[in-house]
Amino acid sequence: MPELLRPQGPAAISMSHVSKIYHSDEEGDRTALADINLDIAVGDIFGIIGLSGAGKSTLVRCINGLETYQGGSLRVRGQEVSTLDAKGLRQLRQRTGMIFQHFNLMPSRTLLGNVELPLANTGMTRRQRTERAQELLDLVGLSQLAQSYPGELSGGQQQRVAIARALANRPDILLSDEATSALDPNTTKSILALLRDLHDRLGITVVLITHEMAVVRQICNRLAVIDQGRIVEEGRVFDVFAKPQAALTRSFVATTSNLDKVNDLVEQDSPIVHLEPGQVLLKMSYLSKAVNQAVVSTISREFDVDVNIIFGDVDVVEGSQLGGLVVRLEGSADHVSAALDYMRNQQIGIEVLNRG
Ligand SMILES: Nc1ncnc2c1ncn2[C@@H]1O[C@H](COP(=O)(O)OP(=O)(O)OP(=O)(O)O)[C@@H](O)[C@H]1O
Repeated sequence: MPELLRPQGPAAISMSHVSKIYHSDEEGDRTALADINLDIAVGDIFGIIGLSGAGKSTLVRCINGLETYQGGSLRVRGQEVSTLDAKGLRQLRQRTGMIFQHFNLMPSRTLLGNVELPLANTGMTRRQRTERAQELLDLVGLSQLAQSYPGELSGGQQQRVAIARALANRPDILLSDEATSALDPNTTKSILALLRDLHDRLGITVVLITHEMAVVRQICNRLAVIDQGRIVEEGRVFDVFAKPQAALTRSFVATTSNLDKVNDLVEQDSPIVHLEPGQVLLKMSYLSKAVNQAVVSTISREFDVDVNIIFGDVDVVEGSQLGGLVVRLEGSADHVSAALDYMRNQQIGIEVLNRG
């Protein structure tokens, strides 16, 4: 969603100074969340990324009231979660769907039976429940398999059933806890595309917990990076990818790009990166959404500098190009220097890796 269109009204989820400490007689206290401040707006697809043990699952479990928190304020749709009674918690969970890494389907029930489960005790007749479940299976592209059992399905199909089940009570928030971590890359892509489509069609806010930056890049508009229970970076996906600040964020961003491979090639003295006198090995990356797209042809034409592309990794994120190129520049010293100045002015990040 374009930043200007982000709703200014109450956040879907708002956290201020939230902390969570697990007490254990054997292992002592363990701080899982420390001073978390985060606003997730209505309509966001918000990625929360961190390494194993960072506190991601604890965070989502606090959001839907499965865990208590000790300090700060955590509001979902404006309501403080810690003050909800049993009925309030039930309503919170009905309006907050959740999907998991291992799908958590009931093996003894058909797909229809699984999707019908959350509709029990909602005042719907049996027929209404069946119709609704059929409609949901249709929504995730599995209406033909209503009478099959989870064990007969692939992982991606099982996750689709889990998504249908999570949407049964028409939630306006969907929490996804590592929902694609057990899936292969192609299935991951199709599940993320489904989540994006459901977000667009139903207007739901999605909170996506993951340890994979490529997942964030594919569908999120904002993200927060969590490290040892603390948020170390937060912002729009494009901005964080273009200019990651924290060391952990930089290492996550590096996992999504092949550009850093060039450092290994330089170290190994590979012929691919050998330079003749006067040549420059350069990493160029997009730092802004407003980059002049003809930058390569402009520098060769205007500055009489040859540009030889060694690696390329450009993707479209939030409608703008993101990523960069590793190139070998060749020209007179003055021309190369003028071309570098030109690129800096065009909001291209430049890093001279080596000079011949
Ligand atoms: N029930 C619990 N009792 C005690 N400590 C816990 C409990 N649940 C989590 N922790 C601890 O809290 C910290 C955060 O765990 P959490 O599961 O939230 O992290 P995570 O980022 O989701 O990791 P993973 O991706 O491995 O699930 C860890 O140090 C973990 O050992």
